[in-house]
Amino acid sequence: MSANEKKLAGEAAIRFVEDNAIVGVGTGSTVAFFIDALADLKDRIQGAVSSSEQSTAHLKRLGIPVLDLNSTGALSLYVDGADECDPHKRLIKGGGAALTREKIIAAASDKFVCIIDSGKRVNLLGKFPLPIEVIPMARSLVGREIAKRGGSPVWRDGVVTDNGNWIIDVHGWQIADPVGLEKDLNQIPGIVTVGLFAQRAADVVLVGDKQI
Ligand SMILES: O=C(CO)[C@H](O)[C@H](O)COP(=O)(O)O
Repeated sequence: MSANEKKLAGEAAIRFVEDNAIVGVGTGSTVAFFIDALADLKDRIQGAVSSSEQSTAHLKRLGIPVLDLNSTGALSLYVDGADECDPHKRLIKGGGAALTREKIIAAASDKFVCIIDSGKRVNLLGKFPLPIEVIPMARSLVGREIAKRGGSPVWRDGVVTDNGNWIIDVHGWQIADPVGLEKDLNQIPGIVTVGLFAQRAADVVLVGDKQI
């Protein structure tokens, strides 16, 4: 059921792709369905900006040109999955450790279309542990700062991001004020990216093929 909804969502997002576009592409199993569907349109688009080595490999394998965000300018569309989505289209992302490049591309895009299955919908963010990308030497400092704020930090041991950094997953937060928490955590030295997409939430959410 969930895999089918992911496929439906990935394919439904194709309707937002305009001719000649450069499409921002996220990371994950739902996005993989989008990339497969995007390949059918590859002659109608200029290419994609990718949020991870994983998506880059997939895009290239299907013959979709991968472009550098520094040379494309702003993008009209970004399509990505999420780990949780609240009724205000605010998200937790980073389950696939690609949150930093995902947040950069989301910020560079006019429209963020988020593709999820129904299991990702929540009223309050935080049941899914919040991923935070950190500079390796700051892991303990960041962990202590998180503990002061009532969270339980767990190092995702063995995972190195595409940027050479580490991931801390924060358990035990019920995130009533996602914008405030995102701003607060962004002030802690050593944090590269917080997996809360609240200041820049999604514009459109597709749950399977249904837009909410
Ligand atoms: O944020 C992400 C990667 O960093 C993904 O979008 C998120 O983990 C959802 O993945 P999936 O579509 O495989 O459920």
